[in-house]
Amino acid sequence: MYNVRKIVDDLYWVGGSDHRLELFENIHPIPDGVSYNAYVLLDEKTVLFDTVDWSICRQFLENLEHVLNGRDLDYVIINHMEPDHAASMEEVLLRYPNAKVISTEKSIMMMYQFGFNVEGRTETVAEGDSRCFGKHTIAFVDAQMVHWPEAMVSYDTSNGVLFSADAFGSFKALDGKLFADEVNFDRDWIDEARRYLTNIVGKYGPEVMHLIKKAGTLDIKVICPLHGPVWRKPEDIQYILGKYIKWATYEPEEKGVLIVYASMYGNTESAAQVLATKLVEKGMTNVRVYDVSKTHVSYLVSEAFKYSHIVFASVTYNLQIYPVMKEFLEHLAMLNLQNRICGIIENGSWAPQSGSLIREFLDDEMKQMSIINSELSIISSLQEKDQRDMDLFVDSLLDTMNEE
Ligand SMILES: Cc1cc2nc3c(=O)[nH]c(=O)nc-3n(C[C@H](O)[C@H](O)[C@H](O)COP(=O)(O)O)c2cc1C
Repeated sequence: MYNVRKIVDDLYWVGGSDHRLELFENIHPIPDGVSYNAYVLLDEKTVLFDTVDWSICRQFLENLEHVLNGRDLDYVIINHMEPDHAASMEEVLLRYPNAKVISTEKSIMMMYQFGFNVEGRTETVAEGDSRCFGKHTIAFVDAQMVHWPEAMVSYDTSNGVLFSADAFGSFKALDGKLFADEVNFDRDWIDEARRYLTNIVGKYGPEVMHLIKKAGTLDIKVICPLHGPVWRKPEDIQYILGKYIKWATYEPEEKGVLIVYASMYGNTESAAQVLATKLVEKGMTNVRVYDVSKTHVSYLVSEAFKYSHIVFASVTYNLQIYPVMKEFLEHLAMLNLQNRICGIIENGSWAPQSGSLIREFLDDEMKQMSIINSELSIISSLQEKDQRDMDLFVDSLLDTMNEE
C-alpha cells in the first residue's frame, strides 16, 4: 500500500522509514531506525528528487507510482550518489524508460562506477545551472563534501523549497510524522540529529558552513533533507540552522562536562563518579558520565560536540592509552572536533602512561584542545591522599567555566 504525504502544492514525499537496519553505514547503531526521503514534483514535467536505499525500494516504487497516477516520469534529479539514496535509481530507470537523469558530472561518473546503466540518459548540471519544468524552476548549488565530492542541493525558485541532500538530516524513523513541527524535535529528535551530523558530516564543518552561506542568499521556505523530518516553519528552520552552525564551527551547544572513563576493574570508574559528585556539589550539574567500553563511539562523538568540557579518564594498558579510549580520541580527531576544554585523569598500577599519552594526542592530533593545568594521576585506586589533587582538578575545571 502506498504511503505518501503532500509537502506543498505539486510536491509529495515518496520515501519511507526503516526499523530493520542495525548499523547505518555498517558502523552507527540506529535503534530508532532511519528514514530515506525522496520527493516528486508534478508540473508540466514530472520530476523525482533522489531515490532510496534498497531496503525500502518496494514501498518507494509503490509511492512513486501512486503520486504519478498514470503519468510518465520525465526527470530524476540525483543530489547525492551514496547508495542509501541512489541504490533504487536503476529500478526507477527500468520502470520509467523515458526518464532522464540530471546530476553533477562527478555524480554521473559514480553512476558508472556503481554499475548503473545510464548510457544516453544523463544531463550534467553544475552550480548556477537551472532547469524549468513548467511553473517550477530548479536551481542547482554545489554541496561538495557535504559529505561526498559529487553532492549538490537543488532549490525550487518558485516556492523556496530546498532539497538539501544529506544536510539537515537525522537518524530516526519518521513513523508518519513527516514535518519537524509534528514532533517535539528539541526533546525527541535533537540527539539523533546531532549524532547523525557529527558522525557522518562532522569532519566537513567548513564545507557545511560554505553551503550554509550560499543557502543564506536563497529565500528558503521549506527544507527537504534525505533523512529525517521536513522543515517548513521559519522558526524551525532558524532552530536547525542554529544547531548546524554550532556543529559545523565546532562550537559547544552547552556549558557542561562530559566525563568519559576507561576502566577494567572499576577504580577509574569510581574516580570518575567522585569527580562528577564534586562538580555537582560545586554547582555544575550539567555533567554526563560514560563508560567508553559500554557506549558506542558515535554517541560519545555526539556528546563531545554538545559539551564545552571533556574529561578523559583512562587506565594505562600495556604502557598505552586503553585501546577503546584511544579509538574514541581517534574518532574525535578524524571528525575534526576542536575548541574544547579538557581534563585528564590517568590510572596505572606500576608505570602510569595514559595521561601523558592523552595529552600528547590532544596537542599533536587535534586543534584548540586546551588542557586544564592540573592533572590527576591515580595509582591503582583513588585514595584519601588524592583528595587534594582531585579538589584542585575540580576547581581548575570550574575556573575555566567562567573564563569562556
Ligand atoms: C591488561 C592490563 C594491562 C595493564 N597495563 C598497565 C601498564 O602498562 N602500566 C600501568 O601502570 N598499569 C597497567 N595496568 C593497570 C591499570 O592501568 C589500572 O591501574 C588497573 O586496571 C586499575 O584500574 P581499573 O580498576 O580502573 O581498571 C594494566 C592492567 C591490566 C589489566
